[in-house]
Amino acid sequence: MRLILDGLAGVRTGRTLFSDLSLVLETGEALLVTGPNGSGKSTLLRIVAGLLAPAAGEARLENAGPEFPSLGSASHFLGDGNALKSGQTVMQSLEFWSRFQGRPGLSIDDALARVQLPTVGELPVEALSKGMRRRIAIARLLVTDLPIWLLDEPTSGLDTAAVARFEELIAERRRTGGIVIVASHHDLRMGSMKMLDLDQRMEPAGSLEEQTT
Ligand SMILES: Nc1ncnc2c1ncn2[C@@H]1O[C@H](COP(=O)(O)OP(=O)(O)OP(=O)(O)O)[C@@H](O)[C@H]1O
Repeated sequence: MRLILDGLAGVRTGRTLFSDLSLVLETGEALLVTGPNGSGKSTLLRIVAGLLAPAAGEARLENAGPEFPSLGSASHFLGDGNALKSGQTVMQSLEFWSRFQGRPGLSIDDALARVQLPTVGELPVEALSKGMRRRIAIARLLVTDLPIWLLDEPTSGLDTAAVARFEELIAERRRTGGIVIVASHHDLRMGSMKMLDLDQRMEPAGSLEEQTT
């Protein structure tokens, strides 16, 4: 499987945030996107997820097999909201996402155990703390088996132990045939990863480098 960004440009309200962005991520690879507030990290992730149209170029998936006819069909997007509906219990919310996205992954009980919240299933989502809601959003990644994770500030609100567990989940997704793109201001230990600094993208080319943490 290969995720390709090919000459991608992102424009918001007439302002070009990045342009001529090309890179390839193979199965198992990860990309960390950095840059100051407003540099276009979320915009890039939304374009890759198919939620926003690029101003130029395209994001596409190759060699993913017939089960994933498009990049969007293979992608799980974790945005800055948690996509948890008020008035629903944690269980109802995870059941909805598991059904809606198809391709069931872990059971809800197992997913809640992986984010160390095994007993909150019957609680309404608004009864959870900010960090707990983020952990439920991470559980949402687990109840559906999609190979590409697009994560916007995924560790926002997480305590140190939860960040470490999430880093392990990312590593697992990569080991089991996934590709992960993370936009973050924070250092995440993801082992070998590609780096993209959108601040430097305002200069011509050459800002993509590889690093190991
Ligand atoms: N829904 C929107 N409509 C119009 N402009 C938007 C919208 N969302 C973001 N923008 C603009 O696009 C630019 C890039 O925003 P984006 O959210 O992609 O940046 P970011 O790098 O993710 O920022 P942050 O670090 O603050 O999350 C900003 O100038 C922002 O004002």
